[in-house]
Amino acid sequence: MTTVPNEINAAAVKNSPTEKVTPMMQQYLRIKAEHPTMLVFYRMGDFYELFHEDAEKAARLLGITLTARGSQGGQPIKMCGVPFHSLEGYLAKLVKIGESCAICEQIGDPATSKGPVERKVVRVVTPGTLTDADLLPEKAERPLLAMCLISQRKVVTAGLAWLSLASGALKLMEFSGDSHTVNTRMLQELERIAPAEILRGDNADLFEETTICHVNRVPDWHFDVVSGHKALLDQLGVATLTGFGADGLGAAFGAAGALLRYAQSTQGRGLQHVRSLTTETENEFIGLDAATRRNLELTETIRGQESPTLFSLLDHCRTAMGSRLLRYWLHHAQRAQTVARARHEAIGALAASDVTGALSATLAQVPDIERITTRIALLSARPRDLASLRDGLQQLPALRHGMQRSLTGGEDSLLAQTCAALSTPSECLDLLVRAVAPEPAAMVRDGGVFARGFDAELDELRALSENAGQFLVDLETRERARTGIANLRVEYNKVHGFYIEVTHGQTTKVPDDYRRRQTLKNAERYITPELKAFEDKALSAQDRALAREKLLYDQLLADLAPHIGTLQTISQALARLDALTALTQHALRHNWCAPQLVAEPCINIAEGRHPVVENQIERFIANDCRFVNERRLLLITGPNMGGKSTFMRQVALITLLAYVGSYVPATSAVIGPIDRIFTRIGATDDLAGGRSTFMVEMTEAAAILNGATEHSLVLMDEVGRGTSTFDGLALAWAIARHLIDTSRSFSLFATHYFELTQLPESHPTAANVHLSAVEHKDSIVFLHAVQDGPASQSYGLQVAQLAGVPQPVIRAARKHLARLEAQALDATPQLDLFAAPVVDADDEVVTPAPAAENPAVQTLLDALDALDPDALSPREALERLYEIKRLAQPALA
Ligand SMILES: Nc1ncnc2c1ncn2[C@@H]1O[C@H](COP(=O)(O)OP(=O)(O)OP(=O)(O)O)[C@@H](O)[C@H]1O
Repeated sequence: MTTVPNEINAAAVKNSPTEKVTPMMQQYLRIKAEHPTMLVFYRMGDFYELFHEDAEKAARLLGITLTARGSQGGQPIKMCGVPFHSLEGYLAKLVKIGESCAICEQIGDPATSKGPVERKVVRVVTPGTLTDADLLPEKAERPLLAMCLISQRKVVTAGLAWLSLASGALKLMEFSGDSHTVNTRMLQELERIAPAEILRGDNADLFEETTICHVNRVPDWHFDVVSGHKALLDQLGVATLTGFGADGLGAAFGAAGALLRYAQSTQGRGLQHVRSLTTETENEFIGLDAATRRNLELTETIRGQESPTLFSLLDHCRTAMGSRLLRYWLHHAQRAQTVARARHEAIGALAASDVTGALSATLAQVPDIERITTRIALLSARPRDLASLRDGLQQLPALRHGMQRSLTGGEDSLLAQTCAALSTPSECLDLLVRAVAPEPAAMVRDGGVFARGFDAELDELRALSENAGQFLVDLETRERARTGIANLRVEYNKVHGFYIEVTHGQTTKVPDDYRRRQTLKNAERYITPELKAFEDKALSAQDRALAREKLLYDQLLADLAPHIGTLQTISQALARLDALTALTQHALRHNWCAPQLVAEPCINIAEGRHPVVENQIERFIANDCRFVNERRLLLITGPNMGGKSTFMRQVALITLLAYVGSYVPATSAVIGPIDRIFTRIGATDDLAGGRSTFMVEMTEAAAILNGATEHSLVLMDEVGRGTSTFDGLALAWAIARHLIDTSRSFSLFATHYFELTQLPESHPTAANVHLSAVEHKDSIVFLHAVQDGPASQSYGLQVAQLAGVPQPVIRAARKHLARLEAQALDATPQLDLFAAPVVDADDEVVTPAPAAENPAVQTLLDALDALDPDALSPREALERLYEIKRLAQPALA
């Protein structure tokens, strides 16, 4: 429902093509022209209205009614609106789907305005520049990213700059190569950084559009490298960027320039909380490509849900800051072992001192200091932000005290550094305690934000409005005593204000300083200088108190500004402590162990478990995994549902967790240097991207073969199954060989092509392992245990039966399988890889004669063909087995 604002009605002049655009519409169109790509919310009375195409779009996206009022150029003006008090909800919805909005307020006074009230865009809300608590996800960052591509003689340099406005963290990175390499890398980085909004120049051809998020085009000149460098120096208030490791960058400065310009323009002010810069280098983190992040379900399941994932499992954090840091750690495992080792030590110390319960109870009292600090810097902090900041800072001594017992690792330990950073900022806290009321109002405009005793003038103004009654009673008593008029009264009315009323009979006693105000039939009314002064104060006291609070609030935010740096340090330390406490609690609860990171190449996991699956099922079977220099590829065979994927993923997750700095689900884990983790797991179509299942599979395989090194961990699940058997087998074989001979990566290679299990014979760094299963009655029991050697059967039909494939289909499949196997035996007897090769005394493989030439084999086959296993009782089956064995004797002889 929308009201019809009068101004719009005025706009609805005549419906002719010659009509004039009303002044109000002119104002609207001018503002809209300044924000062409945004939905302009135009304030009219109690509503925000949208017009023309904005109205159509908003009505569609928000499901609100589209109306039309008046006309312009002969066309009705389309319009829709939302009530002012529900704006935030609508904004949240729009920003979530990637829309940007400009909020245009009335800033002039309607009473004194000639023509339309003056209006101005006071706030711009875009997906990547959110700082409002209502619009931001609590546990994730929503960064804004700018990309700048510079091409020189076929070499493309990509510069990225990204900023989480809500935390103030600004980062740069740069990489170059041919356009294909840069494109691939760019997608990888975007997947890691997960921006909410991307800024890019007009020169679009160099980079394929991404569907990851909303992309904004800004003019190319915003990306000027020299101005970008200068913008960074100005923003950080430094003369050189050397201290930030940003020397020698180019394109990244261009990106930073565009980024800062855009971010500032959305806030309408400088970004005083952006004070530091991190330059990320190419090889800083363990490389995880987009497919791997998805496959390992770090923070999102393959189906795009939030749980169960590694993050949802480990996130026992009590503050949103801790949760965000933990999420960041999972996506940014550092290659440097020292970083992870320091976290392992911290977890060890926290676990040993049994302090996590107390720490997490205290952390639960701490608000999102990081985001509150940002809002202080952007002058958008609300009174309750400051009250909770005050209460949160008061928890710091308890946290430091709680950590004392775990500070056993010397002054340089991570915990000691964290503890030091949690020192109470006394000046800042003192200001907050003195200034902010214990439970302030939600908005400054409501008053009641400041504590008593903070400002004498405010206290007096408040006292005036609150204590007016008492003052008047006191005055009346005093005046009665002074004048001796017993029935003198001090009163108030709306027309005449305050007065002293004296009946006519007593007027002779009135002192000189009484001024007559009004004469009534029975009485005179007077005013005194004292009462006049009180009246002036009291009547405006409330308004003035509110104005005073507003002024004091602005001043308070300004006085807090110098503490922004300290508050940022504190929030980082709180986040770290919270994330470490969460990891410790999980490790203790689930019996995880401290991994050992070593310099020699190896992955040696004893009794490893899958961190998420172990939590979901009753009895998880732990498995070992051993990679050393001489054992680099494990061929994994076994039935479907046997646990191959689970095993492979658990090895990757344990490795990653170790480098994240967490304990791991195993009894011991020794892990050498790792540069990247690759996965090629599962087959998914990318129909939207125009790629078939097989194409996706091969693209991922290509990325692995091109990128994997001897320090990489590679997971390959059933590669080649997306095409014909022989093509698939040939590809799988060649890929495995490449991994063994060329990449020399630590590889887990699960396959249903049993032909591959011969690879270890010719390639000693490969080994066979299998997941075992046993048949029990008509069914199959998975043991989920990884054992040496290849699997002996694939159990495909049994699994199909378990899955509920109808019996007739299973029977038909069984018969067909028998025929296929017989044919294979006829053509190339060696192809039956389940049949162990017949070995003679000299260890030479002897090929049995083809069935057609061997009547004994033929008899055996006929007997097998006549069998219908489903029709047999267990006893009959056993008898037939003996018979078959007897029939086989001549063939084997
Ligand atoms: N070590 C284990 N202990 C207990 N249960 C397990 C174990 N590993 C796997 N499982 C169970 O078996 C199920 C199937 O495992 P998984 O998907 O890894 O099999 P798979 O061999 O990869 O099958 P497919 O070849 O069909 O992809 C899992 O969902 C899990 O419940």
